Amino acid sequence: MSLKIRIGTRDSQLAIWQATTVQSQLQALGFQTELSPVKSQGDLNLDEPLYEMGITGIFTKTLDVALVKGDIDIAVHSLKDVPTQLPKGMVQAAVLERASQKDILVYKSNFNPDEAMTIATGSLRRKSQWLNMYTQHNVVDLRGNVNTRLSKLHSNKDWNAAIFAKAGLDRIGLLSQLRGNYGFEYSDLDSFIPAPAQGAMMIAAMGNNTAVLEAVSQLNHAQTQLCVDIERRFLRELEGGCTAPIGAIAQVNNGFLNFTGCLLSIDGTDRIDVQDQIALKDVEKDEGYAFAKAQSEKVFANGGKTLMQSIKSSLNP
Ligand SMILES: NCc1[nH]cc(CCC(=O)O)c1CC(=O)O
Repeated sequence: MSLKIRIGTRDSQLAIWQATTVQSQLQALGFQTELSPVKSQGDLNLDEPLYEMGITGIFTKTLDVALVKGDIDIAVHSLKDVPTQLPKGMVQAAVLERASQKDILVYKSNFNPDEAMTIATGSLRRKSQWLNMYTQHNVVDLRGNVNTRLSKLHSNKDWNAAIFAKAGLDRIGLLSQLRGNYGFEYSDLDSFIPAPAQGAMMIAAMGNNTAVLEAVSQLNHAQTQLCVDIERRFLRELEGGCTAPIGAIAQVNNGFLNFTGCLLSIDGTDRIDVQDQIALKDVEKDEGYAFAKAQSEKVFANGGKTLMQSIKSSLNP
């Protein structure tokens, strides 16, 4: 009997693009597949409460529940949205080759960084890095899927710019339409440190589903996996389950892995940066865990312990 892999997807344009991309890659390898749209949880009827199953991610919750219940075989996620602790029994079955890891500034024609501007973003990491550079600017909250955020920026007269992941806009074909459809401009934020695993997609599956794991592992991109595992390990060591403005990027070049990480206060006034390099042959032995941990320890030693404590108490007073 041939294997048919049921791929769960949420209904945003980005989620559908990501699931369809994985579907065609699996089909190219000869596997039968089926896309299975998963709606909001509604009537769950679970034996265990969500938190006891370790299901915590806002973006990933719906698909994780479907996976645990066996309604789907795999879930495709933007890895940066996946909590560093996966739910019970679930594994990272594959990481696809990374697209751009960059953040971009999408701005209107009246944008002038030397004046008091209003920048929209829902991300603590983006807010703090922006305020660190432009102390006189005002950062306002902006949420929703990529399409929603673009149209909110378009319609809100008081907002001058917003920050997006380049990969997200590119995947759904909006990057090339920013000028034409909205009259926006954009530029790469090269000095920004991206979210851990930004630009990488991952496939989640249940650890006991061996046939599916074996099939999906063929899509794994080893070098991306090494880099994002290091970034996420750094994140996990630092945040300890709480959200904080943390950036990390690992990149391979000429036999070396270069790492940059940061932790900021929410208002952007305090900032701790770490940077390091290690030979690939030395980092691959333990999948980069010791290296990632060493980076987080440097942050802690440079004032990160105190900073994390004040971030925690300001977010949960
Ligand atoms: N949190 C939302 C989210 N999750 C993944 C992406 C885009 C793809 C990626 O960054 O991997 C985005 C949009 C954004 O941050 O602007």
